[in-house]
Amino acid sequence: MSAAAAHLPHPLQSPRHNAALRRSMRKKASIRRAAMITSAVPVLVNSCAGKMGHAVGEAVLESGNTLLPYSVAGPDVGVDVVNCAGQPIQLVPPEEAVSLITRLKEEHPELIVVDYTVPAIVNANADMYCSLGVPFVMGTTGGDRDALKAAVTASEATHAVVAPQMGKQVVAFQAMMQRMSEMFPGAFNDYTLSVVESHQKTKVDTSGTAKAIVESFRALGVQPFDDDDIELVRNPNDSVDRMGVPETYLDGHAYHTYRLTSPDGTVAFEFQHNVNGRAIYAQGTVDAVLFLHRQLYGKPGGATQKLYDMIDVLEAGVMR
Ligand SMILES: NC(=O)C1=CN([C@@H]2O[C@H](COP(=O)(O)OP(=O)(O)OC[C@H]3O[C@@H](n4cnc5c(N)ncnc54)[C@H](O)[C@@H]3O)[C@@H](O)[C@H]2O)C=CC1
Ligand SMILES: O=C(O)C1=N[C@H](C(=O)O)C[C@H](O)C1
Repeated sequence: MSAAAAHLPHPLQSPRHNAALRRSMRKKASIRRAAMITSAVPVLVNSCAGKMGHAVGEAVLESGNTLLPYSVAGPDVGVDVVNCAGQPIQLVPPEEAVSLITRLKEEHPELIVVDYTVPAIVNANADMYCSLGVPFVMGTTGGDRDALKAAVTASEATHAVVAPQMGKQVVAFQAMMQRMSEMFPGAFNDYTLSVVESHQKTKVDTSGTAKAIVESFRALGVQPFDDDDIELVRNPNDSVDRMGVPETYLDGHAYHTYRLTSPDGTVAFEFQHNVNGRAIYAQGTVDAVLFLHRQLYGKPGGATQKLYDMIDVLEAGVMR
């Protein structure tokens, strides 16, 4: 070795080597993270006995993730087991929910719960998930939405995606109206708003999606409009004759029309989103589950927010 070479840093200590070493370590860590987040996510769906819960259970299985063979179901369900795409799901009464979730969380530390139950218990269920420290995706509508979001934000131990609408394209429309109201507040000053929504006759509450979108119209300056002003269609004949719902989708549809009219009646805008079936919500719910799992376990330091909505999921670019 020459005298000059003797003064050069050993290759293993050179700045270039150290940078390469850091790059390689980052790559390995990223591969480890990717391996972790591409492995099947364990999902408990409450309630697989219901229409949405059942559709989500099937979508979880179809996506290659793990649908746990249990589901909390209400007192209205007359059976002990339901079948989701060939997988039997044991139904558990609400009074056993805490012990079931506690056990499943011990067995599956990366457990994510999905909730599609009924508006009457949406707050109680959210409080339960928060107190058990289990991350959840809340698709159930209704209840006290401010209290629900506050519970998640204040929770020490958990994170959640909460949204009344999981369908990608409808979420994009919702985001667009929200952006429009932020960019052009008052653009529809004094316009009159009317909203009509049609759903299957078993839906007990007003569309949570319509309520969320009406918030943007209020910010755009329309004349006073309460959530109670949203017109509900639940009669199948009206759904077909007035709203144009195909008869085959009477048991599962969500048709929304928002009409804005200028004070002098010379200008009108109409927006519609009409969904048949439940596929886009079920698929969006799986996207939300994977998003939440990635926030929690796929990033160094974990999730940066307690509470997410579907616009966060859409903005992350992870909706299929
Ligand atoms: N976020 C979204 O994209 C969507 C939200 N939804 C919402 O999902 C909710 C469920 O809708 P569907 O499935 O159509 O209703 P559904 O009536 O078919 O199902 C509700 C289920 O909740 C269960 N339940 C009742 N009390 C319970 C309790 N104490 N614990 C556990 N489960 C209980 C019932 O047994 C039933 O199986 C509604 O709030 C609806 O608005 C529906 C579609 C899309
Ligand atoms: O109950 C339903 O069916 C739906 N509920 C959600 C809502 O209330 O906004 C979403 C969609 O309208 C279907």
